[in-house]
Amino acid sequence: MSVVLDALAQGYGTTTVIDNLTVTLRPGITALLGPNGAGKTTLLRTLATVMPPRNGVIRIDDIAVDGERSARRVRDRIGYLPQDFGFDPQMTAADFVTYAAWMRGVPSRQWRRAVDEALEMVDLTDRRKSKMRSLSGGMRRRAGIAWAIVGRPRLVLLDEPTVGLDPRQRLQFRKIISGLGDTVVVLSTHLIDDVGAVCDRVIVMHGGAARFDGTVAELEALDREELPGHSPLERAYMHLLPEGEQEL
Ligand SMILES: Nc1ncnc2c1ncn2[C@@H]1O[C@H](COP(=O)(O)OP(=O)(O)OP(=O)(O)O)[C@@H](O)[C@H]1O
Repeated sequence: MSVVLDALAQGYGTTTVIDNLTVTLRPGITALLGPNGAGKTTLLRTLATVMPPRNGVIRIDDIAVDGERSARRVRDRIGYLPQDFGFDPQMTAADFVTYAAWMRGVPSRQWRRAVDEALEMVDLTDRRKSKMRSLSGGMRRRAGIAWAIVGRPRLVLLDEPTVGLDPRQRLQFRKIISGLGDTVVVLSTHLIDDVGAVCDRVIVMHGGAARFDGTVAELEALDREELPGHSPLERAYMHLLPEGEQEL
Protein backbone atom coordinates (compact mmCIF):
# COMPACT_ATOMS: atom_id res chain seq x y z
CA MET A 1 0.00 0.00 0.00
CA SER A 2 1.31 3.43 -0.87
CA VAL A 3 -0.37 6.76 -0.36
CA VAL A 4 1.10 9.85 -1.97
CA LEU A 5 -0.08 13.42 -1.47
CA ASP A 6 1.45 15.77 -3.97
CA ALA A 7 0.93 19.53 -3.53
CA LEU A 8 -2.43 18.85 -1.92
CA ALA A 9 -4.70 21.82 -1.25
CA GLN A 10 -8.00 21.52 0.56
CA GLY A 11 -10.54 23.90 2.05
CA TYR A 12 -14.13 24.91 2.56
CA GLY A 13 -15.71 27.77 0.58
CA THR A 14 -13.19 30.58 0.47
CA THR A 15 -11.14 29.15 3.38
CA THR A 16 -7.95 27.27 2.58
CA VAL A 17 -7.19 24.70 5.29
CA ILE A 18 -4.38 22.69 3.69
CA ASP A 19 -2.00 24.37 1.33
CA ASN A 20 0.56 22.60 -0.84
CA LEU A 21 1.07 19.49 1.31
CA THR A 22 3.41 16.86 -0.10
CA VAL A 23 3.93 13.62 1.84
CA THR A 24 4.25 9.90 1.13
CA LEU A 25 2.62 7.63 3.70
CA ARG A 26 4.00 4.14 4.16
CA PRO A 27 3.04 1.08 6.20
CA GLY A 28 3.39 1.91 9.89
CA ILE A 29 1.67 4.32 12.25
CA THR A 30 1.71 8.02 11.49
CA ALA A 31 0.36 10.56 13.97
CA LEU A 32 -1.11 13.89 12.95
CA LEU A 33 -0.52 16.47 15.64
CA GLY A 34 -1.50 20.11 15.62
CA PRO A 35 -3.63 22.68 17.39
CA ASN A 36 -7.43 22.78 17.09
CA GLY A 37 -8.33 23.81 13.57
CA ALA A 38 -4.94 22.86 12.06
CA GLY A 39 -6.62 20.68 9.45
CA LYS A 40 -6.07 17.15 10.80
CA THR A 41 -9.70 16.10 10.33
CA THR A 42 -9.77 17.75 6.92
CA LEU A 43 -6.71 15.77 5.86
CA LEU A 44 -8.19 12.49 7.15
CA ARG A 45 -11.50 13.19 5.36
CA THR A 46 -9.61 13.91 2.16
CA LEU A 47 -7.62 10.67 2.48
CA ALA A 48 -10.87 8.82 3.18
CA THR A 49 -12.21 10.13 -0.18
CA VAL A 50 -15.01 12.01 1.56
CA MET A 51 -13.81 15.25 -0.08
CA PRO A 52 -12.06 15.37 -3.47
CA PRO A 53 -8.84 17.40 -3.33
CA ARG A 54 -9.26 21.05 -4.20
CA ASN A 55 -5.89 21.03 -5.86
CA GLY A 56 -2.95 18.68 -6.18
CA VAL A 57 -3.06 14.91 -6.31
CA ILE A 58 -3.75 11.98 -3.96
CA ARG A 59 -2.49 8.66 -5.22
CA ILE A 60 -3.58 5.50 -3.44
CA ASP A 61 -1.80 2.43 -4.79
CA ASP A 62 -0.96 4.48 -7.88
CA ILE A 63 -4.61 5.37 -8.53
CA ALA A 64 -5.06 9.15 -8.71
CA VAL A 65 -8.15 9.86 -6.60
CA ASP A 66 -9.65 12.96 -8.17
CA GLY A 67 -13.39 12.30 -8.17
CA GLU A 68 -16.15 9.83 -7.44
CA ARG A 69 -15.16 7.30 -10.11
CA SER A 70 -11.59 6.86 -8.94
CA ALA A 71 -12.67 7.09 -5.27
CA ARG A 72 -14.94 4.07 -5.77
CA ARG A 73 -11.95 2.04 -6.94
CA VAL A 74 -10.04 2.56 -3.70
CA ARG A 75 -12.73 2.84 -1.00
CA ASP A 76 -12.71 -0.84 -0.12
CA ARG A 77 -9.04 -0.48 0.81
CA ILE A 78 -9.80 2.25 3.37
CA GLY A 79 -11.10 2.00 6.96
CA TYR A 80 -12.09 5.40 8.33
CA LEU A 81 -13.27 6.20 11.85
CA PRO A 82 -14.54 9.80 12.00
CA GLN A 83 -14.31 11.74 15.27
CA ASP A 84 -18.08 11.70 15.84
CA PHE A 85 -19.25 8.57 14.12
CA GLY A 86 -22.94 7.85 13.87
CA PHE A 87 -24.72 4.56 14.46
CA ASP A 88 -28.19 3.17 14.83
CA PRO A 89 -28.57 2.79 18.61
CA GLN A 90 -30.74 -0.32 18.10
CA MET A 91 -28.00 -2.15 16.18
CA THR A 92 -25.94 -4.72 18.00
CA ALA A 93 -22.16 -4.28 18.07
CA ALA A 94 -21.87 -7.22 15.64
CA ASP A 95 -24.44 -5.68 13.24
CA PHE A 96 -22.60 -2.37 13.38
CA VAL A 97 -19.29 -3.96 12.41
CA THR A 98 -20.99 -6.22 9.82
CA TYR A 99 -22.39 -3.09 8.19
CA ALA A 100 -18.81 -1.80 7.79
CA ALA A 101 -17.73 -5.15 6.30
CA TRP A 102 -20.58 -4.92 3.79
CA MET A 103 -19.73 -1.30 2.90
CA ARG A 104 -16.12 -2.28 2.40
CA GLY A 105 -17.02 -5.01 -0.04
CA VAL A 106 -16.03 -7.96 2.16
CA PRO A 107 -17.76 -11.01 0.56
CA SER A 108 -20.81 -12.03 2.65
CA ARG A 109 -19.50 -15.54 3.36
CA GLN A 110 -16.53 -13.92 5.15
CA TRP A 111 -18.55 -11.48 7.27
CA ARG A 112 -18.89 -13.67 10.32
CA ARG A 113 -15.18 -14.46 10.54
CA ALA A 114 -14.10 -10.88 9.76
CA VAL A 115 -16.51 -9.41 12.33
CA ASP A 116 -15.51 -11.92 15.00
CA GLU A 117 -11.85 -11.14 14.38
CA ALA A 118 -12.40 -7.35 14.58
CA LEU A 119 -14.50 -7.62 17.77
CA GLU A 120 -11.90 -9.91 19.29
CA MET A 121 -9.14 -7.40 18.49
CA VAL A 122 -10.97 -4.64 20.36
CA ASP A 123 -11.96 -6.96 23.21
CA LEU A 124 -15.70 -6.74 22.58
CA THR A 125 -16.40 -10.41 21.82
CA ASP A 126 -18.61 -10.76 24.89
CA ARG A 127 -20.62 -7.66 23.87
CA ARG A 128 -21.23 -8.70 20.25
CA LYS A 129 -24.97 -9.02 20.87
CA SER A 130 -25.28 -5.85 22.96
CA LYS A 131 -27.16 -2.94 21.43
CA MET A 132 -24.93 0.00 20.57
CA ARG A 133 -27.02 2.24 22.84
CA SER A 134 -26.21 0.05 25.84
CA LEU A 135 -22.42 0.27 25.41
CA SER A 136 -20.33 2.72 27.42
CA GLY A 137 -18.57 5.59 25.59
CA GLY A 138 -15.25 3.71 25.60
CA MET A 139 -16.87 0.50 24.35
CA ARG A 140 -18.56 2.43 21.53
CA ARG A 141 -15.23 3.88 20.53
CA ARG A 142 -13.75 0.37 20.50
CA ALA A 143 -16.68 -0.74 18.32
CA GLY A 144 -15.74 2.20 16.09
CA ILE A 145 -12.17 0.94 15.90
CA ALA A 146 -13.55 -2.51 14.96
CA TRP A 147 -15.59 -0.75 12.27
CA ALA A 148 -12.39 0.78 10.86
CA ILE A 149 -10.33 -2.42 10.86
CA VAL A 150 -12.87 -5.08 9.86
CA GLY A 151 -11.83 -6.86 6.67
CA ARG A 152 -8.26 -5.63 7.23
CA PRO A 153 -8.22 -2.53 4.98
CA ARG A 154 -4.66 -1.53 4.09
CA LEU A 155 -5.25 2.16 4.85
CA VAL A 156 -6.73 2.86 8.31
CA LEU A 157 -7.65 6.44 9.23
CA LEU A 158 -8.57 7.17 12.83
CA ASP A 159 -9.71 10.61 13.99
CA GLU A 160 -8.90 11.01 17.71
CA PRO A 161 -9.47 7.30 18.38
CA THR A 162 -8.47 7.37 22.07
CA VAL A 163 -10.86 10.11 23.22
CA GLY A 164 -12.96 8.73 26.07
CA LEU A 165 -10.88 5.58 26.59
CA ASP A 166 -9.73 4.78 30.12
CA PRO A 167 -5.99 4.17 30.69
CA ARG A 168 -6.25 0.38 30.25
CA GLN A 169 -8.29 0.77 27.09
CA ARG A 170 -5.71 3.20 25.72
CA LEU A 171 -3.04 0.58 26.29
CA GLN A 172 -5.28 -1.97 24.55
CA PHE A 173 -5.73 0.46 21.67
CA ARG A 174 -1.98 0.77 21.28
CA LYS A 175 -1.73 -3.03 21.18
CA ILE A 176 -4.46 -3.23 18.51
CA ILE A 177 -2.90 -0.75 16.13
CA SER A 178 0.61 -2.11 16.69
CA GLY A 179 -0.75 -5.49 15.58
CA LEU A 180 -2.12 -4.29 12.24
CA GLY A 181 1.10 -5.20 10.44
CA ASP A 182 1.47 -4.18 6.83
CA THR A 183 -1.08 -1.35 7.02
CA VAL A 184 -0.80 2.40 6.59
CA VAL A 185 -2.33 3.77 9.80
CA VAL A 186 -2.88 7.52 10.12
CA LEU A 187 -4.35 8.85 13.35
CA SER A 188 -4.99 12.32 14.69
CA THR A 189 -4.53 12.89 18.37
CA HIS A 190 -3.84 15.47 21.03
CA LEU A 191 -2.38 12.85 23.34
CA ILE A 192 1.37 13.06 23.02
CA ASP A 193 1.85 9.96 25.22
CA ASP A 194 0.11 7.88 22.54
CA VAL A 195 2.43 9.29 19.89
CA GLY A 196 5.58 8.44 21.84
CA ALA A 197 4.30 4.95 22.65
CA VAL A 198 3.20 3.64 19.26
CA CYS A 199 3.81 5.96 16.33
CA ASP A 200 6.63 5.48 13.86
CA ARG A 201 6.20 8.86 12.34
CA VAL A 202 4.77 12.25 13.28
CA ILE A 203 3.44 15.02 11.09
CA VAL A 204 2.85 18.30 12.92
CA MET A 205 0.36 20.47 11.08
CA HIS A 206 -0.09 24.18 11.53
CA GLY A 207 -1.31 26.97 9.28
CA GLY A 208 -2.17 24.62 6.42
CA ALA A 209 1.30 23.11 6.20
CA ALA A 210 3.36 20.30 7.71
CA ARG A 211 5.71 22.08 10.09
CA PHE A 212 7.43 18.79 10.92
CA ASP A 213 7.54 15.38 9.29
CA GLY A 214 9.83 12.78 10.84
CA THR A 215 10.26 10.04 13.40
CA VAL A 216 9.33 10.33 17.07
CA ALA A 217 13.07 10.40 17.94
CA GLU A 218 13.62 13.26 15.47
CA LEU A 219 10.73 15.18 17.02
CA GLU A 220 12.08 14.52 20.50
CA ALA A 221 15.42 15.96 19.45
CA LEU A 222 13.71 19.36 19.10
CA ASP A 223 13.16 19.46 22.88
CA ARG A 224 13.95 22.87 24.37
CA GLU A 225 14.10 22.87 28.15
CA GLU A 226 13.02 26.50 28.43
CA LEU A 227 9.64 25.78 26.80
CA PRO A 228 6.54 24.67 28.73
CA GLY A 229 5.78 20.95 28.75
CA HIS A 230 6.12 17.86 30.93
CA SER A 231 8.07 15.68 28.52
CA PRO A 232 10.62 16.12 25.72
CA LEU A 233 7.86 15.45 23.13
CA GLU A 234 5.52 18.05 24.63
CA ARG A 235 8.29 20.67 24.63
CA ALA A 236 9.37 19.72 21.10
CA TYR A 237 5.76 20.17 19.95
CA MET A 238 5.63 23.61 21.59
CA HIS A 239 8.89 24.49 19.83
CA LEU A 240 7.20 23.90 16.46
CA LEU A 241 4.42 26.39 17.16
CA PRO A 242 4.85 30.00 16.02
CA GLU A 243 6.59 32.12 18.70
CA GLY A 244 3.39 33.85 19.83
CA GLU A 245 1.85 30.46 20.70
CA GLN A 246 4.78 29.06 22.67
CA GLU A 247 3.85 30.61 26.00
CA LEU A 248 0.95 29.50 28.15
N1 LIG B 1 -17.55 21.74 7.12
C1 LIG B 1 -16.78 22.83 7.28
N2 LIG B 1 -17.13 24.01 6.72
C2 LIG B 1 -16.37 25.10 6.87
N3 LIG B 1 -15.20 25.14 7.56
C3 LIG B 1 -14.81 24.00 8.15
C4 LIG B 1 -15.56 22.78 8.05
N4 LIG B 1 -14.92 21.81 8.72
C5 LIG B 1 -13.81 22.39 9.24
N5 LIG B 1 -13.74 23.70 8.89
C6 LIG B 1 -12.63 24.62 9.25
O1 LIG B 1 -11.45 24.07 8.73
C7 LIG B 1 -10.37 24.29 9.64
C8 LIG B 1 -9.71 22.94 9.96
O2 LIG B 1 -10.61 22.14 10.68
P1 LIG B 1 -10.29 20.63 11.06
O3 LIG B 1 -11.52 20.09 11.70
O4 LIG B 1 -9.74 19.93 9.88
O5 LIG B 1 -9.13 20.84 12.13
P2 LIG B 1 -8.51 19.82 13.20
O6 LIG B 1 -7.03 19.97 13.11
O7 LIG B 1 -9.06 18.46 12.98
O8 LIG B 1 -9.05 20.40 14.57
P3 LIG B 1 -9.38 19.69 15.98
O9 LIG B 1 -8.08 19.43 16.64
O10 LIG B 1 -10.16 20.76 16.69
O11 LIG B 1 -10.20 18.46 15.71
C9 LIG B 1 -10.95 25.00 10.85
O12 LIG B 1 -10.69 26.38 10.69
C10 LIG B 1 -12.43 24.73 10.75
O13 LIG B 1 -13.17 25.80 11.29
